[in-house]
Amino acid sequence: MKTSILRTESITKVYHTGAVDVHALRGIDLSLFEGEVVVLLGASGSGKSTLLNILGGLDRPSEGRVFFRDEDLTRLSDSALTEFRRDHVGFVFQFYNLVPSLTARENVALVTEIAKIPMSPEEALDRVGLADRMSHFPAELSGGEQQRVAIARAIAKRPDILLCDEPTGALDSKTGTTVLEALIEVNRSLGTATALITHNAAIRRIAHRVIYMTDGRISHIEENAERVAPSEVSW
Ligand SMILES: Nc1ncnc2c1ncn2[C@@H]1O[C@H](COP(=O)(O)OP(=O)(O)OP(=O)(O)O)[C@@H](O)[C@H]1O
Repeated sequence: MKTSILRTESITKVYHTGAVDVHALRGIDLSLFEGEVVVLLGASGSGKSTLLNILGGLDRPSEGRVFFRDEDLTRLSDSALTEFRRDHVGFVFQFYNLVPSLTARENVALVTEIAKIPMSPEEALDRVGLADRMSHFPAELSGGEQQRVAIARAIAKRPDILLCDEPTGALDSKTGTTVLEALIEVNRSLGTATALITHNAAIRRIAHRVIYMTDGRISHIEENAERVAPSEVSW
């Protein structure tokens, strides 16, 4: 029996901006299971980022509940939600958000200094294949390498959950593959449950499950009987 690490119950999200309300999520029931990789696919505006942000405690639903194991995140104070995020969630975004004046090692150390049970920056960078780039500044790294530094930073605190919003969105296919390989290797070796948003349908084949979103709802969920390695995916 699979164990949920995150679970949503009937969550909705309405943004009140200007004259119209935007119904970004219209009732989402979803589990993310321990150790799995899910890919979220859907048209622009279907609610993928909104869902990911709520799962990671960056935002709150308008209605419904979100559970991390048995803990109801929607009942937490803002500071407790921040603590949840800090202790349990790693984020990777399309743009790497590295500090340009710090080396790869120092960018990762920013996180390891405040984490409870971090791995060393060296170990985190080694896990994403950057053992020989630790002293490089972001400007001295390729896009794919910079994204892998961002992944090292996200995993260095040993999060239970890794949430990735279009991590390969700014990268060509070959470079994107190295980033996906790093994510899959982290999932395999550390068991980090991973959710990944992409616009590239081909990437869905690396996942255990694929969540299809349409207009704020999950339209269907697919299980991959056979997963493929990132090197077999191109776009
Ligand atoms: N902060 C916000 N304020 C108002 N509306 C928002 C906000 N964030 C998102 N929306 C709206 O909510 C809907 C869902 O947005 P969301 O970013 O979750 O979609 P998405 O599937 O991730 O899209 P994309 O693939 O383009 O990133 C969209 O209509 C969007 O315009």
